[in-house]
Amino acid sequence: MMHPTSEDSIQSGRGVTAAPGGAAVEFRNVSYRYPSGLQVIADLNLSVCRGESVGIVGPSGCGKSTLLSLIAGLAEAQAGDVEVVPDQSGRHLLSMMFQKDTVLPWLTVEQNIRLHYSFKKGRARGGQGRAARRATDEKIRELISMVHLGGFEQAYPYQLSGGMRRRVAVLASVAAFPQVLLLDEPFSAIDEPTRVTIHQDVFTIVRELGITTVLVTHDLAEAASMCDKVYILGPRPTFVFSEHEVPFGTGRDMMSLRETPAFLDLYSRLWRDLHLQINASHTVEPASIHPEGTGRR
Ligand SMILES: Nc1ncnc2c1ncn2[C@@H]1O[C@H](COP(=O)(O)OP(=O)(O)OP(=O)(O)O)[C@@H](O)[C@H]1O
Repeated sequence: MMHPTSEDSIQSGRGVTAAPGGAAVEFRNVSYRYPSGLQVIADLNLSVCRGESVGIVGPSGCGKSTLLSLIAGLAEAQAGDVEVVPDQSGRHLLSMMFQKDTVLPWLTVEQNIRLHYSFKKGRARGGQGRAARRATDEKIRELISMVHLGGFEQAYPYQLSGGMRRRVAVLASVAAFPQVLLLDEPFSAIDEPTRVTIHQDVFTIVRELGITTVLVTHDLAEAASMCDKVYILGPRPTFVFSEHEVPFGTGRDMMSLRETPAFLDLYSRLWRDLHLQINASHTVEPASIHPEGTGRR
């Protein structure tokens, strides 16, 4: 089934409801061991519905980034299947945003976005007619205004605050209109008030563009506010310990959400499970004790 959204939704302003059906990412009984022998993932099952935003939380070193590498195809599971299921839109399949600054310092805000916009699959490159170029310019302007960077199009990254640079990095990762966006602790270096405003912008953008999102984070409030579902992982070799539905819908306001009893209740349930898994991780022997890397408990 064709996903009901596309880049055109930027112009129409049409919102998108989460999870219109079908898995976009699926882990089936996945186990992964690094070449060093360290077993990081054991028999993990996890599914991300199309259009859904899913948070992945777990003790430090349990294998969250490894899980993203498996989705991105940067690593291959020794057992089980990791599947990224393309939709029929022909859109760019995957994009990834890391904690580190990935904005190119020698390009302006507008040029950074234009560069990634040009990666869009199936688009004519170069030799655009005037009308097509105008349409591209308009799309880029719209993207920039969606993260409240209007007026900074010609600024270079060094002229922006940390929060503004993160906004440019967000745009760079969505400008190719990927079907799936992987976020690896993307906002951890940002102060909390700025972080919450960026959460709002990212949430709006991924909904508008119909992007399935997998967010790895240590910030439970971030997971609870930005996601539709949160998975708590256990210590290495990691597995899904618990799964939490996030009941806040698509019109959520990140700033006021945090004051609500429902949010505080979800936060404390997430914390309880994470706390349990952090305690469990302390009983697992550190990897360094296993130079041959069995990593088994
Ligand atoms: N290329 C590699 N070779 C061998 N071991 C690795 C490699 N990359 C990561 N590891 C180990 O695999 C384990 C999981 O790493 P990963 O980065 O996936 O965990 P994480 O949950 O994302 O950690 P954190 O929360 O601290 O960012 C860690 O013990 C790490 O040291």
